[in-house]
Amino acid sequence: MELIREMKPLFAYILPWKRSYASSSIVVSVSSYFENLIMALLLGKVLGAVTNGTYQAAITDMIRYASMYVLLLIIVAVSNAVANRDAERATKSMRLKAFSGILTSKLSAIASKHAGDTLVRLDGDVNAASEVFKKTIQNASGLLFTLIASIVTVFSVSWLSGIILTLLGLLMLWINVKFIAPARVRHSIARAQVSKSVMGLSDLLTNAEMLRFYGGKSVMLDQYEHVCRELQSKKVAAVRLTALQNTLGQVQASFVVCFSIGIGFILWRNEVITIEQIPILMNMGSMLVNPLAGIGFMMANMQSSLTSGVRVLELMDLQQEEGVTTDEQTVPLEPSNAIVCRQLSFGYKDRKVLDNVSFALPAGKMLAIVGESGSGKSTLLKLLLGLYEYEGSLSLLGKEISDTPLANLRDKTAYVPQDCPLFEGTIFDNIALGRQDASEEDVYLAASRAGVSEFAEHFQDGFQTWVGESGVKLSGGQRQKISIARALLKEAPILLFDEITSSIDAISEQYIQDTIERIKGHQTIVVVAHRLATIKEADCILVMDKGALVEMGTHEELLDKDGYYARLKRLQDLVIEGMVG
Ligand SMILES: Nc1ncnc2c1ncn2[C@@H]1O[C@H](COP(=O)(O)OP(=O)(O)OP(=O)(O)O)[C@@H](O)[C@H]1O
Repeated sequence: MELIREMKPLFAYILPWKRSYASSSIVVSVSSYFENLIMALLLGKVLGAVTNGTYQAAITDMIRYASMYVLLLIIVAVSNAVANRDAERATKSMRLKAFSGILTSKLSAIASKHAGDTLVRLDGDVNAASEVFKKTIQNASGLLFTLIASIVTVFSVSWLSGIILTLLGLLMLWINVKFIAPARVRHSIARAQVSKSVMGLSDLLTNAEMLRFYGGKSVMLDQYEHVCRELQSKKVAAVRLTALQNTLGQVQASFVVCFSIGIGFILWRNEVITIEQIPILMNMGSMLVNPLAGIGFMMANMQSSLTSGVRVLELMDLQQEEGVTTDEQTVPLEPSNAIVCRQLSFGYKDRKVLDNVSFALPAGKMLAIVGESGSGKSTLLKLLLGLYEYEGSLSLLGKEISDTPLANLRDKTAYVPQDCPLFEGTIFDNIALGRQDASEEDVYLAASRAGVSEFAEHFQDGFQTWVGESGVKLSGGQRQKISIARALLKEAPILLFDEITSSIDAISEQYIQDTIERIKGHQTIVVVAHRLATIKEADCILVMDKGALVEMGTHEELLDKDGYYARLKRLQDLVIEGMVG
């Protein structure tokens, strides 16, 4: 019962093709009964012919049975193809559901998962779980049919042999059921260890360059070796149990054949059955005992699929973002007040990162946020993007962010994060991602405004240059410019830039400053910056320190104040002078 309850969510994926899948699965599963029956009848005819000397009749029967057997094989082959096609369709739906679950999950939920573990669940676990459609359901329906048909056949031959063989089957079922719980535990441990090994591998690949540089190769190798050793031992433990069970299954099957022949022989000697019925008793005896034994065997084998199924379902159950679907009621956003923040506080788990921050920014103005590392600048941008829940009030274009559907918020904002993520594809594709309905001209214009054209045009393939995985084939500054172009292309009323010029040379930086200057007045801009020289023209500068807003004003006002900002500015000037000097 527990097993059926656990499998229920997985069954949902085969439901759209239930008719063709169920009918073809039943044909496949019952075929083994008929294959055995035809063989048993054939053998019985041969034995009868040998005993009675009726060779001519036996040959005719053999041809008839052989033809039936070939026809059965063709039907099974076609049904198998249909059942497997439906099983693959269900697997694809399951994979897509898990993938879209990740895409729409809360970022905090996905951030708590390691990419390696997610990959294993999406690939290996989906494949292992799909065995439920490929084998388990067919096996289960086959076992049930074979069991009923065999009971009827064996009892019709001799009720005494029926009772003996049924009792033997029940004994074997009891033995095989013992394997279920340990199989579950071992498969679950082994799958978790597979995740750990891929997590190690993904860390190794992501940090390959840095590890070589710092000589951390051997440390990582040791760690990875340890993970692989653990994986090996956990897998061996799971496989050892399966091997033991398989061997036991083979011994049981052979024993049942010998046992049935023995009973058949005794019954024939006592003239309870004819000699032609001995093969029927032998084959059908196996078909009666083995399904009973096989129920326990199948349930133990299913544990691997179920363990993976649970891991896939966990992925699908990640906490989802709300308000991201287009059919949700959208809240009209007013462009009058771009951002208003009142007594805003926020913390990741228990650690407070923003404390009682208040400010307001009219539409079309530029706001800069400065402060030491870890003072909460990027976090403030993330709250403006609706990524986390907060205390106090934070409104964007006149609407409280926590009450605004995410789809609406995302429509109105363009964001360039610090790490400027790019996707495997061309430079053009990476910019075009900013707006689905953008024309080629729009893309080239955004590229030119962000300074992408100046380097892309020097590449052999121009804008069709492949950027590599995460943009590895580009410099940090080039990646930043492409990310800026993508944000500009979106033409959102509010632009959120997090340290967008940190890797850009002075000339390009000035170029982007000029672009921002031109945008000002049309779009509201929020920039997080470390280099104060880049934000002199901001309409308002927020100075953050340990999550608190310590100063606010224009560049000149803050210098006149001679406080935190002015000290920061003098310090930066000294550093620059020192470098120049
Ligand atoms: N996802 C997260 N989970 C937990 N803590 C976080 C998370 N992101 C940031 N923090 C913590 O919140 C604090 C503020 O981080 P934030 O990234 O906002 O700082 P910042 O001012 O932008 O720093 P920097 O200038 O270095 O980018 C830091 O102490 C950081 O460790």
